[in-house]
Amino acid sequence: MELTSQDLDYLDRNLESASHGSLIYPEIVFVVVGDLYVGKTSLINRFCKDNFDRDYKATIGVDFEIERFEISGIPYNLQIWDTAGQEKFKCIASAYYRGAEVIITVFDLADIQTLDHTKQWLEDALRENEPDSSFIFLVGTKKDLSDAVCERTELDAIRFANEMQAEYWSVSAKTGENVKEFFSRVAALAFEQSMIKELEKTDGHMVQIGTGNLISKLSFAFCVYFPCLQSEELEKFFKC
Ligand SMILES: Nc1nc2c(ncn2[C@@H]2O[C@H](COP(=O)(O)OP(=O)(O)OP(=O)(O)O)[C@@H](O)[C@H]2O)c(=O)[nH]1
Repeated sequence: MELTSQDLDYLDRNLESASHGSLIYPEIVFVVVGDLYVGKTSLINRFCKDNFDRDYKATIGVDFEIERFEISGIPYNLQIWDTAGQEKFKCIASAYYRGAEVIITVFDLADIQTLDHTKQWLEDALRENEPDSSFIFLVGTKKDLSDAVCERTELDAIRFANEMQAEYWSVSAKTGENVKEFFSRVAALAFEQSMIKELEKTDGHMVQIGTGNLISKLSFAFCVYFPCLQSEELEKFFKC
């Protein structure tokens, strides 16, 4: 397959902006929803700042964090929207649900009522997005408080996650247990998805770009980080 002039333009533009350090990083948008006090802000703070605050400060409306990550030299931004759980902020927060590639629905393992409310939170977030356009996660927080009640709640949570077609995780922002692992999993899935979308947009031409360095790095990243990627998708990369 020959390089088209469009491919070359695309490459020139990217390389030029990269060499000037002005590359606009692709972004993956996460939205975190759930009742007040379940630990949404604490979860994000543990991941982004590696800290934990015992004192509760309610989120006012929405907050956001940008976390940059790189896979084999390809920079990405995770844009994490932390929404308020308080009812009075719901209409402000819901304005930020649109375009979420990842919806993280959070509940407190020590408070079963917060699990009951997750379906409503998810429904509200999904209403603002195209069907099947977002990855859904159900996250039980405060795992460090684990006792018999939490364990029963967890069994219900696994059932809920199946019904919601969500992936279930339990974490502790206090101890950090599972927090990095959780966000790495979310980022990997979302990154993989965005790469597939890019490929569809460029009709696979990206694989032909330049000397092939980009794609060899990319395919390496895919193999190392995304073992869940289907072989047909990997084949698209190697077709040339
Ligand atoms: N023991 C324990 N406490 C936690 C954990 N995560 C959060 N908390 C505490 O739970 C309280 C509420 O946490 P936040 O992160 O502010 O809750 P939120 O869901 O962001 O609340 P809103 O902003 O009102 O929606 C705080 O006092 C935290 O210290 C955890 O993993 N373990």
